[in-house]
Amino acid sequence: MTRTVVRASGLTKRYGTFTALDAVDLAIEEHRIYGLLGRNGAGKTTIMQLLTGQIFANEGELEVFGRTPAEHSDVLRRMCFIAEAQRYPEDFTPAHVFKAAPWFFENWDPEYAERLVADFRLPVKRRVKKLSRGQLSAVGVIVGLASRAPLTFFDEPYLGLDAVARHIFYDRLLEDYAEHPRTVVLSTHLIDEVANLLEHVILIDQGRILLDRDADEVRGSATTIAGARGVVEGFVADRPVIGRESLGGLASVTIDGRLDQAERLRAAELGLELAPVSLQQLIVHLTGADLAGSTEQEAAA
Ligand SMILES: Nc1ncnc2c1ncn2[C@@H]1O[C@H](COP(=O)(O)OP(=O)(O)OP(=O)(O)O)[C@@H](O)[C@H]1O
Repeated sequence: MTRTVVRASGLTKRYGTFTALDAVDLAIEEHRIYGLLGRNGAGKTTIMQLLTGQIFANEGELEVFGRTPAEHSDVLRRMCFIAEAQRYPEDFTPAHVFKAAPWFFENWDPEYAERLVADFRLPVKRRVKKLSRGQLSAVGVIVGLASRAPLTFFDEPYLGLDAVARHIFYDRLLEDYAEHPRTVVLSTHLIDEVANLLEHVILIDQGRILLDRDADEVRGSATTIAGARGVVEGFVADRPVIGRESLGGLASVTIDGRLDQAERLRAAELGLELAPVSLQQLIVHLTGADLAGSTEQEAAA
């Protein structure tokens, strides 16, 4: 039976008069990899800070491993939060960080951490303040992986990591997750890169959840139909349109949902082109309504 490790209802966080998180309901199940996605300022970091007991909600209920996180140190010990710009004491070296890690994380695996150090070519004796941005991110990523915390949060952990290092991170995460199942919540803007890693997608926009769905269901859940404007518009009439772009007599319209075989055949007969929508495209469509609108206006101008 799957256990729910996080349960939130009506979770609201305000900063003065600004509502950063607006009555969010959330259930996170164990042993899955979640993508927490959304545009800048959507509220991703705020959710992670609430769940890890770093800040308090103004309203709503929150349980992590069945308890209120901030009031129970045993709950906090089962979580690892890797922030975008992780801070360490200035005269610490990565070696110091890894030596201290078992105090905070009971599942810490020092041999695994050493292997990761080699993978990321991290100079462990160099002071943290002398490390490059990517090397500093690597320290966080290594802590996040080798801590094997039952609930691990990575908040845009790739800052400064080059493409090779990011792929090492994705590979190691998948490998180690298969051997040591745990719950991972990953916030990222590099959606295409992580699309195949995610098992569940939570999309947040302006403090509200827009989408909370199994990643397999999300993948290919939208279709883009392109061709002569009038024909496309006729074909999509009465369908849920989530994005629309047009240029001269041509249009490309994205609808929520798949087409069955008969509909595909009919589209082909009409000379329309169909394309599945990637997770990244779907998210741009769902959270970038202004973007789609401006494309149309520009084209019309
Ligand atoms: N301490 C604070 N005081 C006032 N406003 C804040 C504070 N912390 C966050 N906010 C605001 O709350 C909103 C949500 O911020 P949050 O950091 O959760 O966004 P995010 O989705 O993580 O964004 P990004 O992708 O840019 O990191 C933003 O508009 C931000 O400006």
